Amino acid sequence: MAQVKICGLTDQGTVFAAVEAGARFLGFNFFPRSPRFVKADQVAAISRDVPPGVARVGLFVDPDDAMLQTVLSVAPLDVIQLHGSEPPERVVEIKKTTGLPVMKAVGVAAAEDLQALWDYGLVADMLLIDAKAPAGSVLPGGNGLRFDWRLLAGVKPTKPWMLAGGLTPDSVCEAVRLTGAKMVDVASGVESAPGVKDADLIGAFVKAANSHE
Ligand SMILES: O=C(O)c1ccccc1NCC(=O)[C@H](O)[C@H](O)COP(=O)(O)O
Repeated sequence: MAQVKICGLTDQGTVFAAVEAGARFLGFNFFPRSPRFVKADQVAAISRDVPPGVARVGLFVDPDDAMLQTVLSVAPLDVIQLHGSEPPERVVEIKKTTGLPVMKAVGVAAAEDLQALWDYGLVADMLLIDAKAPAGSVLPGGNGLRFDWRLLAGVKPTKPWMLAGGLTPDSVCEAVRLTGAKMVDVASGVESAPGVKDADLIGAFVKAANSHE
């Protein structure tokens, strides 16, 4: 059984669908070039009735302090997800200035990318192990690409971690089995079109993630 984060929610209906299905993390994307971008005031409106125990995660790509303050003054967030090229020192700064736990995304394509898990494990509260975006991609995440899960064999990050990258209702059970992930994250795998979440796919994803012992 793995806890689920549904990333890139933009409307009340799919926020409810995710909560109803049993998702434990709701991701709101503040990267303006994403098809999943959502404004802070919209997040405030759609996440108002989120029950206790469900964490609201704000996704940022190399945010400056002004952007973080602007969003946080409007949207109630519980966790900051950093999905850019923020170095460890910036992770420390953002934890301090926001007072919120930080989840740092680490892109993996090859074994050498795993070193970053130890570097960020020293400073971040959580890690998101995602497929590395191909060079030149507009989006550093949310591309529906998976990496070779066998790279994680025997790897035990020092902080709680989520698996992400190309997960779908059909593949998540196998991903959990192979990697031992206790948490999983999905964006495009529960969409009917880029940026358009599908309540049935969300339900199927959470059910599949929970079906592994
Ligand atoms: O989803 C986006 O549009 C996005 C844009 C910029 C940075 C990160 C982004 N997504 C990050 C996530 O947390 C995704 O859930 C993760 O990369 C997995 O995405 P997918 O392969 O589509 O499930």
